[in-house]
Amino acid sequence: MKKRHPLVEMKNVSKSFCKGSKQSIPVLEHINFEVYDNEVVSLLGRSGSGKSTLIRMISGLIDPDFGSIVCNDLPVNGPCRDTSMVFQSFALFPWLTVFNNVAFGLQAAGLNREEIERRTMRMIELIGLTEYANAYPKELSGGMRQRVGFARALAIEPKLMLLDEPFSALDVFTGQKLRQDLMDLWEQRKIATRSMILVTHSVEEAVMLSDRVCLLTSDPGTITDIFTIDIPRAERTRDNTQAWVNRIRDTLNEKIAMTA
Ligand SMILES: Nc1ncnc2c1ncn2[C@@H]1O[C@H](COP(=O)(O)OP(=O)(O)OP(=O)(O)O)[C@@H](O)[C@H]1O
Repeated sequence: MKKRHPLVEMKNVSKSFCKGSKQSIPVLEHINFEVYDNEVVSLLGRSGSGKSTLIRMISGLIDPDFGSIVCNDLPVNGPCRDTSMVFQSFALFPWLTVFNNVAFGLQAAGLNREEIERRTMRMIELIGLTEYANAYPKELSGGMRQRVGFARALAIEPKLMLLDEPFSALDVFTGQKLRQDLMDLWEQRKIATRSMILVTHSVEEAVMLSDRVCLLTSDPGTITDIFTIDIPRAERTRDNTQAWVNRIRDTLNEKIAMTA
């Protein structure tokens, strides 16, 4: 069988941070991790296990101390044009309208005005915000603000989306609707994104959305377990995924107890 080619590949990546004084604390150690085309991979682990650090390194926002990261066949050495990130806190520019928030990355990329307008309006429409294009973030609900966060990230047509707990600040129903809308856009190929990495604390969310779920343990963070969810995404229900949720939760609890 032909070996699959990864969209992202981390090889032997380690990262430490200086805490308080000058002491350097290892946060991630010996991370070997691949994400392939057309897959959603979730990262689960207790607070502080290094999940956000791991995806920030893939985005090029921070550098690893050791090891290599390749994205879409290019080494990641600084902000990577093939990736886009969505944050839990939305991270919108409050002084810009929805249109200008979504257009931001396209303007930074130096596209011409017509192209910026066309791509921005298409994305605003896809994400369901056409009526709010001229509104400011403070005029929007949390769910709508996060839609702007997604539209801004998607507008630059990233091959890989890095999602840092994007639904956790939303109420259950709003989060569910946004998750479903995102997965519909992705599965119907209405967006250019090929793969996604999702950081989450919700085992249920990870199991419902992902092809693979990776567990990270802490101090320092390493990937200890990878679960391949073998139920087709469209057929997943609360009932038929419960066994996976229980298995992953039990493993996570075991690992946390071992390192506590
Ligand atoms: N820029 C930084 N400087 C110093 N320490 C940092 C920095 N960024 C992260 N850390 C530390 O690295 C560790 C891992 O942080 P990270 O945010 O990656 O964990 P996480 O698993 O995403 O946590 P959470 O689930 O709470 O978001 C934490 O101890 C954090 O304090």
